[in-house]
Amino acid sequence: MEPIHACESLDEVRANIDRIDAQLVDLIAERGAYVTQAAQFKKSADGVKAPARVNAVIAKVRGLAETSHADPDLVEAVWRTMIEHFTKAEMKDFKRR
Ligand SMILES: O=C(O)C(=O)C[C@]1(C(=O)O)C=C[C@@H](O)C=C1
Repeated sequence: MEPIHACESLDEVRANIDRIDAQLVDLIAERGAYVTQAAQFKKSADGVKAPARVNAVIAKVRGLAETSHADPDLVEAVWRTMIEHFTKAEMKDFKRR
């Protein structure tokens, strides 16, 4: 994590929030592009859902959140939303094959 800069105005706070939001959106797009590739290697609907992998990812990001002093419950909720969305997209691709 970047060192947190003490801002001198609300505009400066919001400029930092906007910068971070842009990075997050970019990273979500990058993650999504790799998830799209994952679908190509899967051979069944159960493989697409990969519940053991989902549990492992959630455990991993909760641990990362604790290390970074982020709220693990918030991080888990964000990842579950993201993974649910990506799983649905993968399933659509899988069924089209
Ligand atoms: O790791 C995989 O197998 C993926 O397809 C990626 C991913 C994820 O977004 O992390 C997406 C769908 C699966 O439910 C499990 C995990």
